[in-house]
Amino acid sequence: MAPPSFETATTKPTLTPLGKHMGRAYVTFLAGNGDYVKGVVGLAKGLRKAQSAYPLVVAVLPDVPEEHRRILVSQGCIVREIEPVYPPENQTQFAMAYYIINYSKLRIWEFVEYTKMIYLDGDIQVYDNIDHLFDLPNGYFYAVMDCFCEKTWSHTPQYKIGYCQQSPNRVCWAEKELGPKPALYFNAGMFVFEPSISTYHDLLKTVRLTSPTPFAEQDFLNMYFKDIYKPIPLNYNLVLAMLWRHPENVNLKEVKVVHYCANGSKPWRYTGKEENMDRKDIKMLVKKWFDIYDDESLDYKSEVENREKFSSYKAAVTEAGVVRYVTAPSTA
Ligand SMILES: O=c1ccn([C@@H]2O[C@H](COP(=O)(O)OP(=O)(O)O)[C@@H](O)[C@H]2O)c(=O)[nH]1
Ligand SMILES: OC[C@H]1O[C@H](O[C@@H]2[C@@H](O)[C@H](O)[C@@H](O)[C@H](O)[C@@H]2O)[C@H](O)[C@@H](O)[C@H]1O
Ligand SMILES: [Mn+2]
Repeated sequence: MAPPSFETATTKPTLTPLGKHMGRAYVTFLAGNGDYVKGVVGLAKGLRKAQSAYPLVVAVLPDVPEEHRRILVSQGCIVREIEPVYPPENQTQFAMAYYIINYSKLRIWEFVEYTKMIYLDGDIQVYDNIDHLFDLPNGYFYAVMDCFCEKTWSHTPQYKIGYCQQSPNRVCWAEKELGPKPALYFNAGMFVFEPSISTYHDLLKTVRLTSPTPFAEQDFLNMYFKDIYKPIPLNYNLVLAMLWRHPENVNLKEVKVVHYCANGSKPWRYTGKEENMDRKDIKMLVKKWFDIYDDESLDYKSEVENREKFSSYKAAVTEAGVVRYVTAPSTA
């Protein structure tokens, strides 16, 4: 009998054996009763379209309403309530006033039923499978380098002289006048990490002793993990400003993950009015986001529903140990 043809079906979920997460999961963070829940639904559907083998955990603050939690569960998400984390009292002017809630992201280090997690902001979309990042060597903190050129960075010396780590030779860092070059700095909208109770307690202890700074928990995480931080290619977290700040570093055809963090770029709020939002590539990326968000075939179907629907498919375990549905060869 001819071997089964491994035509993986387009919208069928890939199941890890027995549906277990094998200690791995994606995790995002949701706060408030506003429209970021749309971002998380889009992310859940995007991961499904990319045929990720691992679940999406959503760490929700207590102020996320029951209706939003129900929507997330209906999209196959694992919803986990977390308590807020607040930085010490301070006079700091955050780059965005709401950044104060982002310290609560630190609770995800407590999710030790998982050995490895990939954190993704709710305003991120995954367009290609990135499950291979879970196989990166343990003991490091992996994330994509940020860009210092947006005015959200106007408080920093690098912005003032026009220095950016993304193009370090465009304007050089004058060590003599300015002291040592800033350490490589990552965008905290996406990172690969290992939950750990000891790290979790040390993070919370350290945050209580650290004066807040404009980029809130992103600055804090950069300081805390600076000795084990390993940059990964920008294709894993395209900060949109890179399109107009460092176009020479971007090849959209190779970008796997898009981070809609530029002002005015959140797809579910997009008006096209803010600076750079009328660009062709931005309009294409917003449409790309909606193509997934609006695609009902990507809605979560319970495993029972799927098995019934695809009962004609033989399930086969690939060498990677991931179950894929295959079309049974015709017996004719
Ligand atoms: O009202 C809010 C604001 C932020 N977030 C979460 O916090 C993350 C970080 O905020 P944001 O992405 O807006 O920051 P940016 O990357 O745009 O600077 C978001 O992606 C969401 O996951 C949320 O759930 N509700
Ligand atoms: O709370 C601090 C935030 O910091 C980061 O925001 C971005 C955003 O502010 C852009 O507008 C900047 O240009 C970019 O550099 C900056 O990193 C993370 O994406 C977000 O998840 C969160 O951690
Ligand atoms: Mn973001």
